[in-house]
Amino acid sequence: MASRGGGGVGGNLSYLSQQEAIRVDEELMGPRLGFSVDQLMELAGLSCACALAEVYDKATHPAVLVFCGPGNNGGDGLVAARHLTHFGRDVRVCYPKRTDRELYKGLVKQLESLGVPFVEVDEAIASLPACSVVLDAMFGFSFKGEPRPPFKAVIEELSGCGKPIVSVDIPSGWHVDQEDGGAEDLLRPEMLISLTAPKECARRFKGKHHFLGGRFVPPEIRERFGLSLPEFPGTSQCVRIS
Ligand SMILES: NC(=O)C1=CN([C@@H]2O[C@H](COP(=O)(O)OP(=O)(O)OC[C@H]3O[C@@H](n4cnc5c(N)ncnc54)[C@H](O)[C@@H]3O)[C@@H](O)[C@H]2O)[C@H](O)CC1
Ligand SMILES: [K+]
Repeated sequence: MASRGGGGVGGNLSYLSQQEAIRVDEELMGPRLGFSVDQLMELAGLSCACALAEVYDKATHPAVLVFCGPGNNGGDGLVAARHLTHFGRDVRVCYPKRTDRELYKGLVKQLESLGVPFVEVDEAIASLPACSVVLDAMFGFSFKGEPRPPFKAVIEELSGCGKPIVSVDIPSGWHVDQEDGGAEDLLRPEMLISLTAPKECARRFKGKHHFLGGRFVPPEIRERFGLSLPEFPGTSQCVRIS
């Protein structure tokens, strides 16, 4: 059962531990509910693109630099990069540890066909002054330990870059379950988009904008995990938590 307290929704917001987040994922893609990872990733990435676009408008924030990690958090970033391109943003992607799976190869191909540049880490870091907002899709709820290269250097560079950072699901490098952060909280995103439900570490998020995305959770999952979450308005893919 997810823990509650603090945050929005009358102070009764639910937070998932790392193990609970993994179980929710398994249930969604299990035989009872029948989702595929492609479907969930598409909706998760779309919700991130929508949330970013809602907070950072095109006129003031035209250029988006997306950092993608090796797992599904990185996949969400690739999907978000595609939707942001369709929303008219000037997108660049840094994806240094590519996943050798058809789903990911397809997502890369889709971006290449739209003319989205893929850049190496050094080039991405050098281009930070010219970008308006950074999308952090390096690590999500499966992150453990300390960030390994090349992501360690990326997180260090981003922590002092002065650009608004939008984190997908978890601020990369933060430990998912720790309520009280330590020295590992290098990244200080201005915006966090929690997917499905916030994770425990989101309790210590102090940025300006906390959104919920991933509008695919059926009532069965909400009930089983005791999730108290804000309702998505109308047809929106995201909702502000705080
Ligand atoms: N149900 C949902 O809400 C959905 C969320 N999605 C997104 O998926 C991620 C979780 O994805 P997963 O592949 O399980 O894990 P990560 O992306 O967090 O990364 C795993 C990846 O990273 C490597 N790794 C782990 N620790 C380290 C480290 N210290 N240094 C370097 N590399 C590390 C590990 O080896 C793996 O390769 C969730 O947060 C959402 O963003 C789905 O898209 C849809 C369903
Ligand atoms: K992230």
